[in-house]
Amino acid sequence: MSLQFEKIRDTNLHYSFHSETKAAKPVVFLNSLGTDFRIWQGVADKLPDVPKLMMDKRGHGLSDMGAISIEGLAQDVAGLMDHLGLTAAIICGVSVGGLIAQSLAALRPDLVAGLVLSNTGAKIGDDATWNQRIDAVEATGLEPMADAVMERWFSAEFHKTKSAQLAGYRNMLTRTTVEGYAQSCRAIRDADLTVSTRAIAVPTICIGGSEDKATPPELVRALSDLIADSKLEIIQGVGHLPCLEVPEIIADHVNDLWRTLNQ
Ligand SMILES: O=C(O)CC1=CCC(=O)O1
Repeated sequence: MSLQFEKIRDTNLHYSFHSETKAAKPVVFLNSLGTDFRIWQGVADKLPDVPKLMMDKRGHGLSDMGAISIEGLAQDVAGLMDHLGLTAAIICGVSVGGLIAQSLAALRPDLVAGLVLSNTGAKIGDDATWNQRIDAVEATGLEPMADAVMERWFSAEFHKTKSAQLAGYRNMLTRTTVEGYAQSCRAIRDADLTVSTRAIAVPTICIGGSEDKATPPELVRALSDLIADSKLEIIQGVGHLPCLEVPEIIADHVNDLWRTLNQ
């Protein structure tokens, strides 16, 4: 994996693009709140033939900070895809990454051939909960809330059996900057994509986790109900980040859609 950087919309973005061929449609991976694009590595490793773009959204990973809104984050994706000459991709986003994917589909339909919407909704959470989280992170940082976040991210089984991984992903969360995290929470709080998402007409799969306490299965089902002909899969025994708990299942779904759209 090579580290690549590009200034898009006045903000330096960290990304990785790898492609053996110009002929196939690429897959673009968009990460969640408090994570960077390494959360997709286990999925990407299982897709050797697929051209893959992974990127740290602004305020996360090695990307710069800058004003954050869901539409702005979608414009960043569009800017980077334009820079790389990519069109008609499969956009695979988890959680806020799924909101960005839906926003990109509305903003630049030419860039979106299909969607994998993992553990997300057309609207995530409510104002009161996000305001509480923003106040808490700005007052005392991420460390005091990290264990509660891990409860939402991972299943009971993962907590019981994967203590080293749990500690590593906890580090990923707590090393996120307070500004990047808080601004992203504001962007999620302020986004309601219900109207534009109802118009999505590309092949879409919505994926949830039976133990996801951040975007529970009912929210993912409601998202799937909004999108005509979308598929729904609720994976049993996983939490909010199936790309980390069961990367092989996510890779299979991405691969199925990729093969269908490359026929
Ligand atoms: O931290 C959480 O609650 C999980 C989450 C919500 C939106 C997102 O991207 O991650």
